[in-house]
Amino acid sequence: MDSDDAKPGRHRAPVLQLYRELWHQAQGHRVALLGSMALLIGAQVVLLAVPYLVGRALNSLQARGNDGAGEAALWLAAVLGATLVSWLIHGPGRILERNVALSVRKRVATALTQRLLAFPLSWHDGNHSVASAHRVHQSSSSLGTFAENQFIYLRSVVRLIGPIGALIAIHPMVGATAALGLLAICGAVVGFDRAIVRLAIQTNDAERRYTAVLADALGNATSVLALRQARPFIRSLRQLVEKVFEPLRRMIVIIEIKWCAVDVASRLLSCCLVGLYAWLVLRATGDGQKLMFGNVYMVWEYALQSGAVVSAVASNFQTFATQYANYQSADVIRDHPVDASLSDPVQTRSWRQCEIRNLVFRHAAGREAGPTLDHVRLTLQRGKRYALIGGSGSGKSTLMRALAGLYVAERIELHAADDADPAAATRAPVDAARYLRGSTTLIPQEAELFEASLEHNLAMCESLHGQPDPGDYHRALELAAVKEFLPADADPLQVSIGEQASNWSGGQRARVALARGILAARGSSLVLLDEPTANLDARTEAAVYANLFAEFADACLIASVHRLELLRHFDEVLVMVDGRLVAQGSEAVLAQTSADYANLRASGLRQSDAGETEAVAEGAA
Ligand SMILES: Nc1ncnc2c1ncn2[C@@H]1O[C@H](COP(=O)(O)OP(=O)(O)OP(=O)(O)O)[C@@H](O)[C@H]1O
Repeated sequence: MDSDDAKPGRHRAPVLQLYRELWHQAQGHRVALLGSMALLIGAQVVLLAVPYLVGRALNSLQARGNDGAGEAALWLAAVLGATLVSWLIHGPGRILERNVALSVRKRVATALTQRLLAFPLSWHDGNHSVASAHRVHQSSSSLGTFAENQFIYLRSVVRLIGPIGALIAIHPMVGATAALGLLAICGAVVGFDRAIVRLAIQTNDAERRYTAVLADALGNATSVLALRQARPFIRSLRQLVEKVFEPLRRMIVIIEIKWCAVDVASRLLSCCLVGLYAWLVLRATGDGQKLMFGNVYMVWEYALQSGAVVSAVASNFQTFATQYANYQSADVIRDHPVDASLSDPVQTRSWRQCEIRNLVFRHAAGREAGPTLDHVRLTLQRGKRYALIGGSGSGKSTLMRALAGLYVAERIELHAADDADPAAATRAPVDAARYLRGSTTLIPQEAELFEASLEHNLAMCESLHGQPDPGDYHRALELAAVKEFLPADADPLQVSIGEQASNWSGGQRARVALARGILAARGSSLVLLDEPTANLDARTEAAVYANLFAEFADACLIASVHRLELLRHFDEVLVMVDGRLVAQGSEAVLAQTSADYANLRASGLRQSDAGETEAVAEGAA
């Protein structure tokens, strides 16, 4: 984790900020960065001699006529030599520069991704994933592009300073006038660019919203087509495109005005410099013969170069403006604090009994009515199986996430004793979340699979002890009843999974996700199952639970359950109503004593028909 990402002075001039970031992110490649800059500057300095060399050739011809032809030829040969030398320096400089740019881009993208994946789940709840991905891409590619375009910017700097130096050498008054003129034009450019940065930031924000909605439309193609959502989506996308165009249109006008102003001013400056030089020489000598054509050419050429530089500077500043706006787009990620203790690698914990009291959690965009988890209290024991039941929205998933340490509770008292900490201490919310992360695995409700082979999907997880052993893949597939639908005649691990596993049924997807979850849950004291079997038929669901009970016999297992017949296979039932845990006990006891349980039995749980009940009994056997 790169803690230096939180830095002061973020709102300095774009160019300074970009150089500061480049230096910061080029750590480990700074010698190469400086080396490339030195080579690129060197190449441009050599080229500065060209107008001088051509001017000397012209002066030789003017002063000595035919006799000066040999000398003039030598000066012109030097022009070719200077061009060749410049390329010999420029080439290696560019190669070095582009390699540094690649490293910078990789470093920025990696640091931002690390930060994103270290944020608690509640941050992700409030930020669209595609918008965040857009920020990472935009920020890393803008600094990468800035790094690999140094040759353009350095050329501008050399061509800005060099011609002024040359003009001062030719005539101090001409040089001073050029410097003042260029300074005034650059000042105007900076003024225009302030407005451009503001509009570029607005464009970026609007573009991100557009990309997020487009990703929603394409990522949910089934609903979009089935529910005839295409036209509403197109309507809202059109409105969002308009939001992108609004600032863009204003930016286009400002840019055109800027180019017009810069071009007219720089041409005026070039003409004035030539006129000034001629006037100064004629005034001093009063002799038209003393006005050497070569020197006039040098003034004209260096003045032209200055004019071109002003245009280049204007263009560079505009690029800096948008690059800076793009780089800044990830400030939302950089500025959000990462709780270092949460992002450190977790220390594996192994407890036998864990007691949780006064667990309070509230979603950021939470309900007005009160906390999502309201003073939850529960005692968990290794080797026991708990069924978590409750109506829709009662807080089961939220409780699971808090128990997995993915949500940091507003308040919690956690008592657990383990070998490393036998004195069962009470822990503050962040410490409790860390502790829970070190002992718990949550197998989530959504079967989030990746577009890759089955093997890749199984490998993309870690248990508390590290990467799963590929030798365990087949067993996990068997436990989750995946083997049943895999092709028997080919290597099942090489079966491909499409985007969002859309080439598989909901139940198949859930079973593959469960197999991966089994691999990740190895060695956990607490295994949380958030309805991973909801899409399975009664028989398969019961069989899968029987497998899980056997596999995690020594762990504490909590499963969110919707099928009534399954409850008797659990040691205890936890009943949630409106964010509160209102009852805990065996199914038999709760059936006698708990009105909330009776209500849920009547309305909130799935009552299987006779065939299904039989299937559950068979599956569990
Ligand atoms: N990211 C979120 N931001 C704001 N509120 C949320 C968020 N996630 C859930 N909630 C709210 O928290 C409450 C509990 O939701 P939760 O998903 O934990 O319920 P659940 O019991 O698992 O429901 P279900 O059985 O329907 O999956 C609900 O009122 C829900 O609207």
